[in-house]
This record gives sequence, structure tokens and C-alpha cells, in this order.
Amino acid sequence: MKTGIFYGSTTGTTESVVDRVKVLLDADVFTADDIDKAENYDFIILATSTWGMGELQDRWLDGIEKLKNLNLSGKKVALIGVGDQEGFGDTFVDAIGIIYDEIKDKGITLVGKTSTDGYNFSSSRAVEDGEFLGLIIDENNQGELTEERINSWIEKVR
Ligand SMILES: Cc1cc2nc3c(=O)[nH]c(=O)nc-3n(C[C@H](O)[C@H](O)[C@H](O)COP(=O)(O)O)c2cc1C
Repeated sequence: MKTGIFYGSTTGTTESVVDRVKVLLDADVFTADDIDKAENYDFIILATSTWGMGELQDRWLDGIEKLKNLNLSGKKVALIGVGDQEGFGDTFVDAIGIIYDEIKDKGITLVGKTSTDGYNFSSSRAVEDGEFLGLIIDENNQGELTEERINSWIEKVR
């Protein structure tokens, strides 16, 4: 399945997660500036860190506007969120919820929801029906779990 990853990353944390997923899924990788190319892929992975107080990473500010106009009908989609649950427990990985709100009514099939077990936060827009909307990584506090989290998520979405 032709897989494309589109991401935004300020200090390189999301980028390093994306690099790992790219290898495991043999995917093409672009920054969110190139989101227009998503229409060329069957399986689309959207990845972002959260900045400000629950805001999108900068690359996604234009990217989300472009996303509104894309035809994603029939696409398989997965989300990757990177954040800091100890420092930002009220807005933990909120940017994933912002992206999901834009795509949820576009006829997509979302894959790769994950359990919130093992995380410690008070509020997150990335949670729906008690589950995270995608793979959630916290390098600030739980970096030792990242590799295992990525590997088990890959098995779910591939
Ligand atoms: C000023 C600032 C604001 C942040 N705001 C949030 C936030 O609201 N929610 C969250 O989960 N993480 C927040 N973070 C944590 C970053 O998302 C985290 O450090 C992440 O690993 C950065 O990934 P990147 O290098 O790919 O951009 C914030 C970090 C900083 C420095």
C-alpha cells in the first residue's frame, strides 16, 4: 500500500518518530507544507507535536488550511501525536484532535487508535471514547517507552 507521512516538528522529536515509522512502513515522507500530495497515497499518516497551549506545530498552520480542500475519501489514515504530559497535562497532544476534526467527515477510515493506559494527563483533545486517536509519544517524560510504542502501533496499522 502506497504510504505517505506528512509531519511538522520544531525541535526534531516528531521528525525522529517519523523517521522510524518511515523505515518500518517503507513510506514516503514530507513536511505538512506538502500535504497536497496526500491525494496520491492510499495510506496517509499525519504527525504533529503540540505547541503553545494546545496548538498545532507551525508547519501545520498552513497545512490545515490546505487539508480542508483535499479529497481524502476512501483513504486509510493514521495520526501520530508528540507532546509533554507532565508540562502540558491540560492540553496533552491536543493538536491531534485539531487535525482529526478537519478530516473526520471526509470519508476516511481512521486506523491505529491506542489505549490511554500508562499516560498521566488531565485533558486531551486527542482522546475520543476513552482512546487516543493515534500513536502518542512523550519523549520528555517517557522516552524509554517510545520504541515499544512505535513497534506495537506499526503492527496495528500495517
Ligand atoms: C512553549 C511550549 C509549549 C508546548 N505546549 C504543549 C502542549 O500544549 N501540549 C503538549 O502535549 N506538549 C506541549 N509542548 C511539548 C512539545 O510538544 C514537546 O516538547 C515535543 O516533543 C516537541 O516536538 P517537536 O520537536 O517535534 O516539535 C510544548 C513545549 C513548549 C516548549
